[in-house]
Amino acid sequence: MLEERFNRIPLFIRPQGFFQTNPQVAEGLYGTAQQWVKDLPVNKLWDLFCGVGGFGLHCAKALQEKNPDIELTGIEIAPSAIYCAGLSAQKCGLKKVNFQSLDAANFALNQDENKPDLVIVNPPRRGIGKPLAQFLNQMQPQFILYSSCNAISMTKDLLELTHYQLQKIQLFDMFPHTSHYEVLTLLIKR
Ligand SMILES: C[S@@+](CC[C@H](N)C(=O)[O-])C[C@H]1O[C@@H](n2cnc3c(N)ncnc32)[C@H](O)[C@@H]1O
Repeated sequence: MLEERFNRIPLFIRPQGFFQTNPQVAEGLYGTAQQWVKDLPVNKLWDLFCGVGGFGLHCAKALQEKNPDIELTGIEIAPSAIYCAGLSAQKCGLKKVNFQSLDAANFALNQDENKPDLVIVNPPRRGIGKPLAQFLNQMQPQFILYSSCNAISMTKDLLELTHYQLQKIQLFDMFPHTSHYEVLTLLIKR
């Protein structure tokens, strides 16, 4: 297992776990997400498609400064990545953390209590898909942080999120010398 630090947060690489390909740009991406959410009124957050936990850990760590009881739930299909995320959470001193290896849509659609204030989604290229987008639109967390490497599937998902308005957007040149890029957006409930 390899350790790599992003903004002083240790993340772990194991076989079969997704890991951001460009550490320098990924550090900027996670750091920007952290800056965007750190002053928001958030007690509970979900990180869906969390991989080894980069987004959720960065955001929970920043929110913890104002709220020591911050609760983070991270959901990811690959058990190997979830193992790494749990290890990072321990090293970060985050206590109310629950990382689980599950299908993100199945997890979300089966929750009816404990609504989060912030939902982070960083899905594979296919996007989050209609059932999850419609569920989030109905559940209405106050904030959604959506990061994507495919602007086409992201646009389809955003069109389903009719109860949200785009507050911030930033492009990251995650895949230099290719036509691909990462986009980070912050959505706020209307
Ligand atoms: C673009 S990666 C994002 C990973 C993480 N957010 C990060 O910053 O490293 C998408 C992740 O979604 C996971 N994934 C794919 N299908 C999934 C599903 N149905 N439910 C939950 N996670 C899934 C992949 O294993 C991968 O780790």
